[in-house]
Amino acid sequence: MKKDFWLERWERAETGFHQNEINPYLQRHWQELHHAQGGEVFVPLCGKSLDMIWLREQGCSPLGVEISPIAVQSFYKENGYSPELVAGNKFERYEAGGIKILCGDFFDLGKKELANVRAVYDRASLVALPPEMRERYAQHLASILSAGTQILLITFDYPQAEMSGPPFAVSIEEVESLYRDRAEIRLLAHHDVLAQTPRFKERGLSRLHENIFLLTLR
Ligand SMILES: C[S@@+](CC[C@H](N)C(=O)[O-])C[C@H]1O[C@@H](n2cnc3c(N)ncnc32)[C@H](O)[C@@H]1O
Repeated sequence: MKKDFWLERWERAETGFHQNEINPYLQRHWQELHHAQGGEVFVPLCGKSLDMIWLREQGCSPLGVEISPIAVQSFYKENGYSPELVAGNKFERYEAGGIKILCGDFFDLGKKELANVRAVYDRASLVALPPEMRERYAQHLASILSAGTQILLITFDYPQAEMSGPPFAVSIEEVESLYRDRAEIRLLAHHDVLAQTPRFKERGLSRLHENIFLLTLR
C-alpha cells in the first residue's frame, strides 16, 4: 500500500469508515479494561473518531496517532475545539479538550511517545492495512507498549475474495497468529453485522462479522 493512499482518501473525503455515533462495542466492553480507567488511552490510526470524545467523558486521556492532517484538523473543528499545535521532528502534536493527537506515521512512534499509556482502543486499524503490513503493525504496537497494557481490538471478517480492501478481512485465526506470542487473547464478542451494513451488502458480501477482542500484552 502506498504511503499516500490514506492521505488521498481524506483529500477526496472517502471516509465511509467514520462513524457518526459512538461505537457500541466500546461502550459495552470498556469497563473490562481495568487498567484503562482514568489513564492515558492510545488510539492508533484514529481518523476523526468520536470515540475519543466518549473516552474523554469517561475520565480517560485519549492519545491518537493519525497520518492525515485533514483528519486531525477535522476532528477538532467538528467538535468545536481550537487545538494547540506543537511542531516536532516526526509528529505535529495537537491538543485540546484533554485529547491529544500526534499527526504522523504510526510506524515512527517510539516508547517515549507512549510512556504513560495504560490501555489501547484499536478499531479499524488492522483492517486498514494489507496483509504484509499487519504483522509489522502488531510487532511495532507490542514493541512500544509496556507489558500488561490492555487492548480493546475491533476487527472485520468476511470472505476476502468477495471484495478488495480496505477494509481488509482479518479473521479470528489471524488475530491469534499475530498476537499469540505477544499477548493473552480473549474473544469478547462475535457479531454478524451484514444486515446493518448495507454499503458492504451492496458490494457483494455474503458474510460480515465484527469480532471484539481483549488483548493483554505479555
Ligand atoms: C479505516 S480508518 C479508521 C479510523 C478510526 N480508527 C475509526 O474508527 O474511525 C484508518 C485510518 O488510519 C490512518 N492511517 C493509515 N495508515 C496510517 C499510519 N501509518 N499512521 C497513522 N495513521 C494511519 C488513515 O488515515 C485512516 O484515518
